[in-house]
Amino acid sequence: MAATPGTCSGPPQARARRRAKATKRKHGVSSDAPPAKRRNEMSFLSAKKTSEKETQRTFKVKSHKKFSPKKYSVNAGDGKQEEKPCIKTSSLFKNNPEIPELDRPVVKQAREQVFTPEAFHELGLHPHLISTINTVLKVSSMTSVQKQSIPVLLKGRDALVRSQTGSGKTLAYCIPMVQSLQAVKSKIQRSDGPYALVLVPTRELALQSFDTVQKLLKPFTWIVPGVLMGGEKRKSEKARLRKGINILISTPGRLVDHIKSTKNIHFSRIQWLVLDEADRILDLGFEKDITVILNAINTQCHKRQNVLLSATLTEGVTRLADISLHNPVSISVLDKSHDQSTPKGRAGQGVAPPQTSDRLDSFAIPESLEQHVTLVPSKLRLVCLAAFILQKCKFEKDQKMIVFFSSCELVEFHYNLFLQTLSSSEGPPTLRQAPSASTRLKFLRLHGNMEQEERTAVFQEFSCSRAGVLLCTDVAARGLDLPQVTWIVQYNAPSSPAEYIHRIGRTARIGCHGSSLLILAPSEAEYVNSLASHKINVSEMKMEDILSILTIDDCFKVRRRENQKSQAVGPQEIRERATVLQTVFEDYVHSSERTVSWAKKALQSFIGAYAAYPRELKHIFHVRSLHLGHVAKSFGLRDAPRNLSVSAVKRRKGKLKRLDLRKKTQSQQHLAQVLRSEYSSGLEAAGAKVRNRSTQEASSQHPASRGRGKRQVPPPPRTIGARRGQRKDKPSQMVF
Ligand SMILES: Nc1ncnc2c1ncn2[C@@H]1O[C@H](COP(=O)(O)OP(=O)(O)OP(=O)(O)O)[C@@H](O)[C@H]1O
Repeated sequence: MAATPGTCSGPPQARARRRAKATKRKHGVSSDAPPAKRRNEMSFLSAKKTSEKETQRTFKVKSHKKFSPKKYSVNAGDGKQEEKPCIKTSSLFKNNPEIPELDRPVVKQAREQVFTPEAFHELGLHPHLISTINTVLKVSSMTSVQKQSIPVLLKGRDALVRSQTGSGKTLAYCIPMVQSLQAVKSKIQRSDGPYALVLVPTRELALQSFDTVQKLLKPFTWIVPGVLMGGEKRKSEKARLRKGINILISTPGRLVDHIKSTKNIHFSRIQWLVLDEADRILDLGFEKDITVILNAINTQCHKRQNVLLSATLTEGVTRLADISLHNPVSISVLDKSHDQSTPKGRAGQGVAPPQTSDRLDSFAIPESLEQHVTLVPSKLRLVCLAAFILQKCKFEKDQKMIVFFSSCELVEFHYNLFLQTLSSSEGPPTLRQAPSASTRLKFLRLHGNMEQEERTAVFQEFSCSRAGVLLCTDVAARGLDLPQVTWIVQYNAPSSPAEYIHRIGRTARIGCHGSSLLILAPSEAEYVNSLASHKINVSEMKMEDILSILTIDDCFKVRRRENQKSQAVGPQEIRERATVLQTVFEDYVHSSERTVSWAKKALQSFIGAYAAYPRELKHIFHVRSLHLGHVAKSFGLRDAPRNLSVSAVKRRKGKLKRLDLRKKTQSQQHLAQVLRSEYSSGLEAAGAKVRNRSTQEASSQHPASRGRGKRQVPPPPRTIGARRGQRKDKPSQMVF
């Protein structure tokens, strides 16, 4: 057992210290020292030194008793159990970088009016279509984008449509499409094949669009909709194509696959081509697939209507518009009176944000969406996220939250961790006995390496739930209409402002209220300016306010000896309770070699994703600014993994030099390739997919070994510096 300060004296104390040191060496516990410039304590928590020591001492003793078993039983690999001494949680609140004053420029966000007073029956639609819109979809008045788009499309024009997330773009193209197809003179036959083709970037979106089309077609039973999206057996899709699909909804990859391999697919009657979430289609590197599809359609049919829709209008979208639209009408709902990029005032000091020179790059955000940002040192990220989830989804009623991560591995790791520790009936004893345990936290996860069946089930379950937390990658960022989502949390910052807009756009849809929280490290504070330059306004939420929720629930209270009174109040109490929560996470992660390995893989995936931020954001998100020891804590690891060491760097050095030469040209392609793994046609490497497992199984399998995720790249080309032997005052950082 490690020496406990204050309980030993004289030679026994020295012996205990030596033993503690030896244990530290044995388990590779390294210095917790930060870079010299980061040594300041966080200001809000700077309690008096003496009382701090006192509490740490007491806490160590008690926490050891209550939360940290003396020995862990660890699977030694050959089936035998081996007992290993526990290493206690090191201080979460020491040596953190100072949290900077957020220099937050106040910008005037672009606004759009969601609803109009106009009703659908004013459009001259088929009466059955109007009654379906009113009774089945239960909508009566048009949104702004619908009011502007439907008449244009009914006239047969091509259109480039841009309006904010959750403003009803799907109906904006589906209604005129159904209106025109039901009116086709010689009634459409199923065997005619496709009259309309709708391309969407993800499978969930394909299902969602299919659902809307299917509802609108209720009175027009002779028109058959169908969806191709991968994840299903190619054979059964071929059979459905052979029978005939008149409105075909597909992901690009899957459609290209059928164009190449299915004889029964033809486009001679195509009258509509819709590219929904066009910018995402491009981001994912589907441009080549779109070209293949356009070529296939162009050779068989010459006159058709083309529609391109997106919530964000990027250069890529206009490029795609150039190749796919013919003399289009450009529809943008942006409220002109709000479209001014001049910053009005500033909440902090500092330089003015760069002006938006390109209107393509500014985005409209729903007025009912409140955006927040919080600056959290790496060590505290995990407890901060957990505290926020508890605050919103456990202590408040009917809250539905989506948490975005940058890779599949990160989603799997956090999903399993939270399921085992925060979900009350399965959590460790400390949390299981929580007085508030009656409110059970429901966790779900969604990412591109899950089997399609499970993805669909999760999507539907979360759609129908009144409350719960969905942990996901950007596979859920675009287009998904998940009702009543109240909070969006971005645990890993998105790689572009467009991505930011789409992620937060999963809440505050169609006039509803919603909020978002972006979690940044202190070194990433400048990202707020980057958002401001795109007219995105975020207000700060203080980390201590998030952590203070832990004082509500006594399951996080430090148990003391009966004769010891609790001195902790205010910030000190928050520190203690946050440490209790961190200890719960660390205990779980260190409870077996397998869980340690999960955490390490997740950490590696995080570093890989961090290294893959685009060049224009590298000055904010650079692997060099990561303190590995601190980041490791946010994965419940008590120490930076040793296998990410100097020797590994040396081994890779030769390889790296060669890679460096090709890196520039390949990096974009590689990123697109990696991103596409989330959105693949579903035909490749089925073996790499996550099996549909029960919760119990899920927690006992390796989450990180199941393929790749968004922005997750293979072990980072640059790796981590050796921790051992480093001087205490030297930062443990990336070595290049
Ligand atoms: N006129 C309307 N009145 C009320 N609700 C509507 C109306 N039109 C659409 N909706 C609903 O609004 C929600 C959002 O619509 P939709 O998914 O089409 O938005 P979107 O603009 O495509 O969003 P994103 O850009 O995120 O894909 C859906 O649940 C839809 O049923």
